[in-house]
Amino acid sequence: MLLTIDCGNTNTVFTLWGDEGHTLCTLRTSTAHQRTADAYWVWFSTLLKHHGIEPKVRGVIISSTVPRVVFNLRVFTDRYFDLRPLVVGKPECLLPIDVRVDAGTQVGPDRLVNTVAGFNHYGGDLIIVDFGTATTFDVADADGAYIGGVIAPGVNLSLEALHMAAAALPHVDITHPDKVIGTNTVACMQSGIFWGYVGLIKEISSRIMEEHGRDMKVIGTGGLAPLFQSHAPVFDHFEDDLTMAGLKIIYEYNEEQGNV
Ligand SMILES: Nc1ncnc2c1ncn2[C@@H]1O[C@H](COP(=O)(O)OP(=O)(O)OP(=O)(O)O)[C@@H](O)[C@H]1O
Ligand SMILES: CC(C)(CO)[C@@H](O)C(=O)NCCC(=O)O
Ligand SMILES: [K+]
Repeated sequence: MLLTIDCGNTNTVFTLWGDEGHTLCTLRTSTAHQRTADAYWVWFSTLLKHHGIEPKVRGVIISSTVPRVVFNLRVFTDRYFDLRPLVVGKPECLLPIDVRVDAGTQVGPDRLVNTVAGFNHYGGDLIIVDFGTATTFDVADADGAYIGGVIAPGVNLSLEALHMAAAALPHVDITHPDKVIGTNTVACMQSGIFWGYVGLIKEISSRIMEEHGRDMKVIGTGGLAPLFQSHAPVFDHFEDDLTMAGLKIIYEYNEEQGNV
């Protein structure tokens, strides 16, 4: 079994893969750097018991956008599986793609992992849009290299910011509004966010293609991608969880290279 761990700024997701390469289960918790190795184990082992799975983990790979959580996840991996995890972004974790950005730039590991999976599934000249805490665009060149992208505020973050900054604006959830002209506060906010993001995705994607000078495929991933795709066709393809797929590909690449 392989355990792939994706720590975002909001959520931490564990996916356990069987030896035939299929997903055995996916567990989600909030990201908290205070969570100890033992607390991870209590949560993980309890839920696996619930799913009737006996964990026989032979490899662990981590992508974390929150550097502080990596320490406890390393201890968790060492203490409960007697393994050293691969951590994306660290020099000891090999990547099957080039990274061509300004010297000294720390690219978010989730963006590198998305690029690896996108290139594996669709080939080069790609734009990957991921709706997490931030809305990111990752650009893959013809050879699959990560060559940069765009970082915009996340959908839920934007809604939260409106609520926090304006006394009369309530907390609302994102949804697809039937009309653009809202006739109440909630509908006005939902319209602003939903159609605002549709515009953002279309405009940024077309400008990236213009700058890149080639036609590119646009791939959507992350929790909110289906909501957009089902009401406004902004992507060529939708991928349920590109980050997890990419972590597995990177682990297998390191195995092939004799690195684990
Ligand atoms: N219709 C919806 N309305 C509101 N939120 C939704 C909806 N569908 C999915 N989500 C949210 O999408 C999120 C899953 O997205 P994803 O895992 O890509 O990012 P995240 O966990 O929010 O961010 P990060 O990866 O940066 O921690 C969940 O938190 C879920 O609440
Ligand atoms: C942009 C986020 C927050 C998206 O999860 C993450 O990838 C990150 O912290 N990135 C670091 C900066 C960069 O990617 O250029
Ligand atoms: K994510």
